[in-house]
Amino acid sequence: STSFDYIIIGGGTAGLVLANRLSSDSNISVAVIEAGDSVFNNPNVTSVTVFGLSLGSSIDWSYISRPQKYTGNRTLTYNAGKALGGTSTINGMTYLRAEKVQIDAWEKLGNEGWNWEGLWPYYLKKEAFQHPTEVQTENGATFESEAHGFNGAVAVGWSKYLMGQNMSDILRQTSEALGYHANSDANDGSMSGFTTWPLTLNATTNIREDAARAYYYPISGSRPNLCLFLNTTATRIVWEDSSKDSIMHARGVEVITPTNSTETLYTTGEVIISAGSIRSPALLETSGVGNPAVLEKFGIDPVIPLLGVGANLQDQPNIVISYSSPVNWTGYPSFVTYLTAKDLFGADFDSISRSVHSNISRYAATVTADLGSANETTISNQERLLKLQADLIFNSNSTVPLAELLWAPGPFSISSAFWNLLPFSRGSVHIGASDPMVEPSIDANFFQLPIDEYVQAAAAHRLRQLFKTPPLSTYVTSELAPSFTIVPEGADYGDGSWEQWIKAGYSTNQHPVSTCAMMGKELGGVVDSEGRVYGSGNVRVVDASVIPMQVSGHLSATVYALAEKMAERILSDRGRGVR
Ligand SMILES: Cc1cc2nc3c(=O)[nH]c(=O)nc-3n(C[C@H](O)[C@H](O)[C@H](O)COP(=O)(O)OP(=O)(O)OC[C@H]3O[C@@H](n4cnc5c(N)ncnc54)[C@H](O)[C@@H]3O)c2cc1C
Repeated sequence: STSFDYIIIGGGTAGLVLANRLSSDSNISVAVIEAGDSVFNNPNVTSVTVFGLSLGSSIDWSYISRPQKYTGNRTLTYNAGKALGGTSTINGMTYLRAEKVQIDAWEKLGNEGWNWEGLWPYYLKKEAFQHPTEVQTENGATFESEAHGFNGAVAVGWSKYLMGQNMSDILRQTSEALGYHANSDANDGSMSGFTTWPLTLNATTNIREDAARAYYYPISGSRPNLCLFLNTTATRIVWEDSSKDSIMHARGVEVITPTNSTETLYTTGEVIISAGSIRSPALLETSGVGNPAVLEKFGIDPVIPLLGVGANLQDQPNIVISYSSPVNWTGYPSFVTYLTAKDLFGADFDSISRSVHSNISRYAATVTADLGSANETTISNQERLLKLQADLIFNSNSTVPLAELLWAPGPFSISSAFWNLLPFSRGSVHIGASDPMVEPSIDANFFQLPIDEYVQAAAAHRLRQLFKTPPLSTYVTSELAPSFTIVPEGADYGDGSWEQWIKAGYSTNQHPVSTCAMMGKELGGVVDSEGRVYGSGNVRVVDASVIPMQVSGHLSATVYALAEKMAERILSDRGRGVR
């Protein structure tokens, strides 16, 4: 059959959750369209020894961004999984959710029921937590049972190779010496401090847990109502000819098959786009949903004018500080120190906070101007969004982590990758051509606003303090990057040499969100709180692109939970006959 109740575009992290849950009812037919192949036996995917084996390979879309105008027109590589399982097949497996108030903020953007309490059952539902072994506990693995689910689909645990050599104690004691407390479980909605995080892996088989292993392979072959189209690329939604009530309905999805022919899969129910933060907005645009100013540039007739499509991109800049060490550190490090704005700015917190709040209108004006097309957003909408973010981070009781220091000891060196978790800069993802096979144009506008530089520099400054503090200081010899020649010893966050070094060397942290934001349409939202595209009757988006504001965790845990919650919603709509 080429007609289905649900067509899911993208068999990735979110898409496979939906595929599994929707097809659990044998009366519901589900098609999954995935551009990539199965990678069940790909050793670069299954291996849990080191991060990054698949990056740049054939299962990575490896997009190149637009030149970043605030950082010398550098272009950046955006990795994204092109495989059954999507980006969960290539990611770093870090399993860290979000700070409670960040999810609560989603509700303030017009999403009833989207708060920490509402998402919590789904964080637990999807998880199959595995207790650490004695050795892993000795090496620093800690957790709180109440924060975990034990019967879900996604295996979560610690690596068999979790770094020992007392590294967890060294980093914990050093963090504590500077006032950053030990956090026994950062997955309970309270993330700040030092912790040893678990990974999405099967600790028994020692294999990466990706979305396909968790949600697809266990049911493949046993559900004739679930049809998977691999190596098949969706190019556009096919719409019903006319609409009585100005609400557009999808009739199907046009695809390019593995033999390069163009065909259409039809639906009697819904189309769900789960193509990720970079491809989902592009798919809407090639289907005529988006800002008319963008669509018309490429000769696409607007079917649903929707100004927010692709317009609210938020991502994080990542760079590494490195020290030489006399020790050959071995194993998989999974240690992190999360710092709040107060941790970062110390005595300057009050003045920075005042400055951010008094500059919100200026930030909004810059963001709006950079988004280019006058109609894409309005200054007052941006002000409201940026103010909400500022209130979360820069209030004197805030526990929201603003910077992540991810420790990476290795052979004769100790490094830390670090990033501003919540930049105020905003960018976009739009189509770069009318041809859906041409890669989208990604522009995160990194360091659009000076506050983002200060946060990144303050994290660097705090890291240097940590490297100077015992016991960590006794295990390092000299600074390799950036080095005191490039950034003088003692330079504080306002020192221009930090800015120069950071802007010349940062990369994306690969956490793009919000390009099809779930929020009020008047704020620039693309989908409502049920994932439905505004102006459409039967098209939803469910993936990282709907996350309306960046979170301090890594994304996959939240994407899985979000997809679980949406799946339940979709099934309940079906039960009530809602189309
Ligand atoms: C290098 C890297 C490291 C990361 N590390 C971590 C980490 O350690 N921990 C963590 O929690 N998160 C991490 N993340 C982020 C996290 O993995 C992603 O945010 C999350 O997996 C995204 O899920 P998604 O469902 O939105 O998209 P995806 O999982 O990317 O799924 C989208 C799917 O759609 C398919 N697709 C796209 N376009 C089409 C089309 N037109 N037709 C058909 N199919 C299409 C893609 O091939 C893909 O399979 C990392 C991300 C990257 C890139």
